[in-house]
Amino acid sequence: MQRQDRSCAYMQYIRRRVLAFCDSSLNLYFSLLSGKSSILYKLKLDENLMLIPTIGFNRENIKTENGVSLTVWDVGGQEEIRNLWTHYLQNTDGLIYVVDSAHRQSIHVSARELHNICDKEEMRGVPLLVMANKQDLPDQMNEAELVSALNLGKMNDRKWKVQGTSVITGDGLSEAIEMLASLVIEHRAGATSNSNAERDL
Ligand SMILES: Nc1nc2c(ncn2[C@@H]2O[C@H](COP(=O)(O)OP(=O)(O)OP(=O)(O)O)[C@@H](O)[C@H]2O)c(=O)[nH]1
Ligand SMILES: [Mg+2]
Repeated sequence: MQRQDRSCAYMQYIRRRVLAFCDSSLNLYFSLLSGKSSILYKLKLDENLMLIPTIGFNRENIKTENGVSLTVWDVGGQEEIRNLWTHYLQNTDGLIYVVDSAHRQSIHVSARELHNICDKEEMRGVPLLVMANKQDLPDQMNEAELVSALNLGKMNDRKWKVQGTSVITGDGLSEAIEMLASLVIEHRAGATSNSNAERDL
């Protein structure tokens, strides 16, 4: 297959699969709402919506500027429903993990939840994009600080990237989603060439 045909095939493949959108909000009382749904609807509608905390999930199709269609699952982050996250992980092609970069006191919880998700068998090797959201707020953690705080250096079984974002200014959002789409395409390409190599042996 020609390179371009192969890339189109991967895009179609992504269309059929899902991306999970998770975060690590501690719980409602502390208002540790990282902005998952706000990001999803900013990307989908280019609007800053006033949203209530998500009970259950939102599912939307979005198209990147480079024409890749993605189905995004945005799963509520409240503590009581966080154990339902595992039900959304099957068939995930990419994980977007949204953190509230201005909430330093909860970052250790974010790190623990992120590693819990990534340690699941069905998430093995799945590319990860961390959105360091709320970059517009004062005293926010930058990308380098988050790499360290989330212990990403230890995550050597997958490709990952961190991108600063803000729903208020719109900064970083389309870059982040393009980045993830590329990671997913690369991951699928690697998986296919590995299985071809195994077949050749
Ligand atoms: N300053 C600032 N506020 C944001 C940003 N993104 C989201 N918010 C606000 O953060 C709050 C929570 O946003 P949501 O999108 O509902 O958060 P969520 O992660 O979906 O929350 P759950 O559904 O409860 O898990 C809202 O008041 C948003 O307006 C951002 O980039 N900057
Ligand atoms: Mg939500």
